[in-house]
Parts: sequence; C-alpha cells; structure tokens
Amino acid sequence: MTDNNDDKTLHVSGKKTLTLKPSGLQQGTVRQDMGRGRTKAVVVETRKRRHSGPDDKPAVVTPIVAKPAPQPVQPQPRIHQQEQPRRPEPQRRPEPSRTGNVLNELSAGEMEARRRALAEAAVRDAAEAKARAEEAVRREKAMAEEAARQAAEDAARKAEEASRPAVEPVAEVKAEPVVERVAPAAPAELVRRTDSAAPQARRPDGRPAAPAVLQPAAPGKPGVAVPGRGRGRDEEEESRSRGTPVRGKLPSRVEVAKPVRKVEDNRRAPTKVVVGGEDEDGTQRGRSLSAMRRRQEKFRRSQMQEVREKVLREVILPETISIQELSQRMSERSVDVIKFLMKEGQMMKAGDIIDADLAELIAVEFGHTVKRVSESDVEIGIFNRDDEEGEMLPRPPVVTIMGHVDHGKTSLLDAIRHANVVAGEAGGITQHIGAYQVEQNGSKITFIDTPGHAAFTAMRARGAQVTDIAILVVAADDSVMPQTIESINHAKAAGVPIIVAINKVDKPSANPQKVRTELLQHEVFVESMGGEVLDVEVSAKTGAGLDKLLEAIVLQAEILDLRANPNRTAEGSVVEAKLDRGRGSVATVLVQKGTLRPGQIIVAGDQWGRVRALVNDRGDHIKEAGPATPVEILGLQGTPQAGDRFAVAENEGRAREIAEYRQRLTREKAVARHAGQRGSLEQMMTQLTAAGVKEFPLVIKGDVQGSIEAIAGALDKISTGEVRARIVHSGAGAITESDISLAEASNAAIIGFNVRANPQARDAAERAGIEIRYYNIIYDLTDDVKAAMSGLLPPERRETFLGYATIREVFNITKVGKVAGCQVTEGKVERGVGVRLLRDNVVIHEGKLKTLKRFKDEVSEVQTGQECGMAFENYEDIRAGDVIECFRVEMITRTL
Ligand SMILES: Nc1nc2c(ncn2[C@@H]2O[C@H](COP(=O)(O)OP(=O)(O)OP(=O)(O)O)[C@@H](O)[C@H]2O)c(=O)[nH]1
Repeated sequence: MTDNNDDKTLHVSGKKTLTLKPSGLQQGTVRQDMGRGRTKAVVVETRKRRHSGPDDKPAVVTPIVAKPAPQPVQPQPRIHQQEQPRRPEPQRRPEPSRTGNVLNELSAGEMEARRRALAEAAVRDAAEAKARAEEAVRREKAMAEEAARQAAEDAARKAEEASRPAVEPVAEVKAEPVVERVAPAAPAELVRRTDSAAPQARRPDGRPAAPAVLQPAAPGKPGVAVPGRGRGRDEEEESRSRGTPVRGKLPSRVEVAKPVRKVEDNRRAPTKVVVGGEDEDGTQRGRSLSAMRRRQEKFRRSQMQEVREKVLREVILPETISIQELSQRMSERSVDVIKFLMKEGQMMKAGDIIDADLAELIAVEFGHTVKRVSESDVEIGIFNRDDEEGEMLPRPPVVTIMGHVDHGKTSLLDAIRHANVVAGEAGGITQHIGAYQVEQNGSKITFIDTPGHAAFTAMRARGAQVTDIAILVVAADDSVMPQTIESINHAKAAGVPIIVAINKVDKPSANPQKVRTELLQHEVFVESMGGEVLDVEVSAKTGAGLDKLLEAIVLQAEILDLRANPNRTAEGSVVEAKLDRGRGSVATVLVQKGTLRPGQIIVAGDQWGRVRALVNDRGDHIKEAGPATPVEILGLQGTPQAGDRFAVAENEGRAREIAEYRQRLTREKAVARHAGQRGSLEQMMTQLTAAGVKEFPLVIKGDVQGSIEAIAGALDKISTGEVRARIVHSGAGAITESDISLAEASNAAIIGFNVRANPQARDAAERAGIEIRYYNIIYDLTDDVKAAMSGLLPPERRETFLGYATIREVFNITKVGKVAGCQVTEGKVERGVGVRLLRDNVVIHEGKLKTLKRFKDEVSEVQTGQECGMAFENYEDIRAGDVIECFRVEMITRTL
C-alpha cells in the first residue's frame, strides 16, 4: 500500500482542527479506495518546500545588507498576517493547500485566483524589498564609517566594532515603529537558521511561530535580533538582567511551535543571535553576547598585562624544582613557562620536575636572575635567625631536673606543679604535656616535665639547647651517686648552670652537709662551701623549701639575663611528641624565640604542618605562645622527635621542601648507621677536622677508678698544644644508655676499658650509629687515640727540588701549541711533577708539564746535560732564555 497523491483519490477533510504543528508539515485525512467498494481513512502529511527566492533555494539566513533581494524586514503595515506566509512561497505547487481553515472553505477557482493575486503581490513586494535593501546597504555603509571612527577612539572595542559592521542598520530599522508590527514577517531572514529550524518556526496557518524580538542597540553595542518566543527562558532573563529592553515582541497570541526543542537549538547554534558581520561566503556569522564579553575581557586583561611593570627577581633554584614552583618563584604564570618549554620542543606539565640547569635557562629567559642552592640551603633563613640586640626582651628561664634514681625528681616536679596549680588556678585541671609553667612572685618559670638526663641529652644530641638551668636533685640520705655524677657531667658539657636541690631533708637520716662535701669532689662548689652554685634544702614530700628553690631559680635566671625577641616568627624545640587517636600528631614544643600563632606553617624535624590549635599546660586553647612558653601543637602531618627543632616557614611549599629534604637525610643516616660509619674513630676524626676542632672528646668507662685515672694520665701525655683529648665523662662500671646519649650529644667517642656495654646501651649505640671501642691494654688504647688525634693535625706539604732546564728555543707546532726546546742544566726533569717557569728569577707560572720528549719519544725523565722538548699544561707564554724549575710535592701526614 502506498500513499496516493492523486487528486482523484485525495479527499480533503475540511473538519480538521487547527493544531500547532510545524509550518512545513501539513496534515490532512484522505479516504483511500481499497477496491471492491472498500475505503479507508488515511492521514496524509504534506511537507512543504519553502522557497526564499526565485533561485528556489531553501530559506537561509540572509543578512539584510548582504542579500537585499528578498528583503526580510517589511515595514509595510498593509501586509496582513494571513498574507505573510504566502509571500516567500510564490512558486508553491497549485494543489490545494491544507494548511488552514480559510483555504479549506474556498472553492478551487477562488483558491487559484487568490493564489495568483498573492503571487503578484509577492513579486511586487520583492521589488520593493530590493529597493529598500539597497537603501539599507547605503545606510549601513554610513554607519560602518561612523563605527570605524568610534572604534579608533576606543581601542578596547575597536576589534569588536570592526568585526560587525552590519549591525547598526539593524538597530536603526528596529527603531522605526512600523518594524514592530512587521517584524513577525521577517524572522526567516533576520534570524539565521538551519534548514530544519526554519519550518519549525512556522505555525500551521503559515505565520511565523517565533517572530524575532528586536533589541535596540545599547549605546556602543550592536543591535541584536533574537528569536522572540523561540528563546529559552534563560535568554530572556539574561536580556532582562543585562538591562536590555526586549522590544518588538509579538503579542501573546503568537504561539511557539516547539519551545523546548528550540531552546536547545538556540543554545547549540549561536547563529540565532545575529550580531556579527559577514563571512567571505556571504553568510552572516553570529556571536553571542557572552562570547563578545569574554573577548572584551580577554582583550582588557592582555592590555593590563602589558601595562603591568615586570618585576625581576632573584630566583632561588634547588637541584630540582617543579615547573609550578619555579613559576611561583618567578611570579610568572606557569602556563607561560609551559608555552616557553613547548617552543623549545619540550612538552611538560606544571607538576613536572625539572633540573636546576633547565630551571636556570627558563628563569634567565624570563629576565630573572638565579641563585643556585644546594639541598641543605633550603633550611637557610628558617632556623637560627639572629635577632637585633635592641629587640630582645626578658624571658622566663627553662629548667630541667636531673639526678640519681629515686632521689625524688618526679616527686619534686609534681610538688612544684601541684603547689603552683593550687595557688594559681583553684580547681584547674592540669594535664601532662611534657612541660609546664609556674609563677613565682610574678616571674614565670618553665619546667621541662621529663626528668632525667636521658631526655636532656637526647635533646642536646639533636642540637636543641633548651635548658637554661639544671636542678640537680640529690637525696640527703643517699648523697652523691653515679647518676648524680653523670648529671653533673651532662650539665657541664651543655654549659648549663646547676642549682643543687638537697631533697628528702625531712628524713631523719638526712645529711645535707655530706652532700655538699661530696659534691666538692666533682667540682660542684656550692655557696655554703664558698662556691657559686646555689643549693637549697627541700622536701618534695612536705613541700618545705620549694619556695626557696623557685626563688633560687629566679635569681639564677636574673644572673643569666635571659632574653628573646617575641616580635618575630617562632622558633624552638620539640619537648615531646605523640600520635593521639583523636587529635592526630600532637607535639609539645617550647617556643624559644618569637611568637607562635595558630594558622602558621611550621617545620619540626622532618615533619611539617599548619598549626591548627595551640593548647597550654592547663588545656586552654591560646592565641599565641611567646618565648619560653611550652605549648601543644595540633596540626602536624607527622610526629617529630623530642629534641627536634621547629620553626615557622613562610609558606607551605617551603615547609614541605624542608621536611622532604630532612626525611631524605634521615633515610640516608639510617643507611649510614647500618654501615657503622659515624661512630668510628676515623670517621669522627674526619668530622672533627672538617669542623676545625682540635679537641678529641671521649667518654671513658673502666673496670676500676684506678685504670680510668691511668688512661686519663696517658691521654694527657699525648695531648699537645695543637690537639688534645677531652674526657667528657669517665666512670667505673658498664657502659650505659646515658653514656651513649652523652657521647652523641658531645660528639664523643666511647671507650670501654675492661668493661662492656649493657644491652640497652648497645641498642642505643646502634640506633645512634656510635661505635664503642673495647680495650684491655692501656697502650693499645693510647695508640689508637693517638692515631685518631693525629688526624686532627693538618698534613705537612713537603717540596723536593728536582732540577732546572733552560729554554733554548720555542717552537710553534700546529695542533700541539708552543713547545720549548730545552737543555737540563741541573738535576733532572720528570714528567707529571710540578714545574715553575722562571723569567729573570721571577716565577711567571706554576703548573704541570703536558709533554716531555726526547727527540720524538715521550720520556719519563731527562737527566742533566740532555736536551728535551717540554710543553706546559694550559700555558703558552714561554720564551727562549726562560728557566724551568722542576720539583716534587709530597703531603706528609703528621703524627703525635
Ligand atoms: N621522705 C621523703 N621521701 C621522698 C621525697 N621525695 C621523694 N621521696 C620518695 O622517694 C621515692 C622516689 O621518688 P621519685 O620521685 O620517684 O624519684 P625519681 O628520682 O623520680 O625516681 P626515678 O623516676 O626512678 O628516677 C618515692 O617513694 C618518693 O615518695 C622527700 O622529699 N621526702
């Protein structure tokens, strides 16, 4: 079964209701003959071909100026709505159209007559339209000239104006009142459409369903014609928000064929917005307002960039750097750097890491100067920043408590804290954060709440000199014990003043005087014995003497005149650090310089982070922590170690860089430890030499005091004015953890004479990478130490004269350069040794020989009286008559 379009079989149904269908698609019902008297109703859709001109081309968007023939704008009030759809279709087929009620009710003759009349009218209209279009072209030209003139005045808009010269006339046409009425007839031409879009814009009655809404040109902006009802709501709102009045809109009776579809089409096809100029092929290019705005914005930005004065910087370049980081350091956009690299043939991303050479090339290309730094340089300027003397203000002292086991260190710390909390803040809950602050007569004192010299030396080993004053706790009933002596040595090694707290005086067996006397033997001279060391009798149990102890601390602090600059970025040491389940990494730090505030970025050891909160020893969140304030820091990325230094970094990048560098160092150290390097005497010797130290620090442990004294005496003998052995600590008994930490802190070697290290000490030594040397013969020990100490002496340079040769003639040999024809006048001349060129007994040059030849052969030496050819390495200024002195240099290692 096929559709039959034959007139005989087609019966137009006049009862068809008017529906909103695309104008190009017309529907009718026909009765189809099925044979043998049977018929069937068939719905027939007729798709009309639309003609926009005599050349029978489909309707296309035609710019008013460029294509004047079928004038889109028909400002003639006499043309009625019903007639308008007919106008662009003069060559429609003669078959009766089934597009509307009116035509359906006319007879065939009437319809034919009407069609003819309409065709004539269309031809007439076309002629008039052509004339009008020509007029429009003229006007447009005039406007274009005007626009060009304005564009010259306004540089930013020049490009925009030049690109759409056809715009102004549209605006002008719109300004005419007639246009508003006639506008519905025009959209097919006004609005650029795709072929498929055109029929959709028509109602079944032939009228355009979505007439153009004409927007008058805003001052300085082109006029815009957009499809009226066919536009999406967004576009309407956009027009409103722009303040562009929507004029020329059709009354509401004009309905939209497929609004939703059209909105999508509009979005996809910017061509519906006619603002642009003309392409080469005569079609009008549209450009959305937002695109224009973007262009304007881009143009404005580029103008601004050109105007902005370029700041040339000194760019710090590490061995490797990411392109992004480099761009930041140069204050350039990374996209510009990437563009430059692309030009150089390298495709890279902002995150890519480049080496310092390439980074330097880029920086220089961008006009900056560079400063190459080595890895360790990343820390420069972060730690140990000096302060001006005038900026220093008094700060509280930081106190550590040391002493022998069970002499009452913990009890004393608790007693002091308890007394203070009760006095200062009734009911206040103190928490253990590793350090706390107390107040004595208005003066603050900071206590490091980790008793024992282990913590003390662990800190020192990491370079943290935290403590200002050491409290040496000695039980009055027990007097001086081995760890008391160790503590004294630790304090002395750190150069920290001691205050002796003679504890447990409440005990009946207490004998404070004995303590004082015994301390004398260890060079601790207390005041009551005529010395300068303050001593206080206390009882941690009863609290007696605690005030006196605090006063002694304040007094000692005054003597020390402790100062720090609070008005700078903070720097200090980590006292304790742990990983808290709820709070993440928590580190108790002691601010030593400057003031620490939440939000700052810090580097602590090989960790970094942004300070999320500062919590003091009472659990309060505080806004800042000044010098000598212990405070808990939340927000670190990892957990640093006690004794690690911390400092505020200027930005996250720098902090991360330092942390990464330190983590690398830690890894390398761990590897080195496995190789057992650091602790060897030889290694230590090299380190000390590099540091320019002429002292050889030692920790000596022996079986009996007598052997230690013998060793000390022997070592004293081998010491000279240039280098000497310094015994940091010595004592009888096994080598303990404390010895290891002291050795680590003092960079000392550990010597065990007839003693061994206990397991904990062995572990600690392995961790710290310290070698322990064991001896049982004193001479072996002194020989080793002597050899190691000899290494501290600089080697001696010894020069041996070999001979003289006189230059007889100078030959200039191609590719070889100048060669001196010489005769050895004294001694001998050797190849590969040092030579000096003497002219009139003045040394002109000192260097090495490149060649030494006899006749044509290279020889190793030439004796007196013989002739030879000689050439210098990298030196050519030789003349006949010059004398060549030949000598050998030896570096002689010195021994003690
Ligand atoms: N009678 C009396 N006993 C005290 C005093 N101070 C501390 N003690 C006691 O001495 C013992 C040891 O005290 P700790 O404070 O634990 O001593 P420590 O030095 O911290 O000990 P370690 O932590 O093991 O090094 C405890 O039983 C205390 O009760 C005091 O002033 N008088």
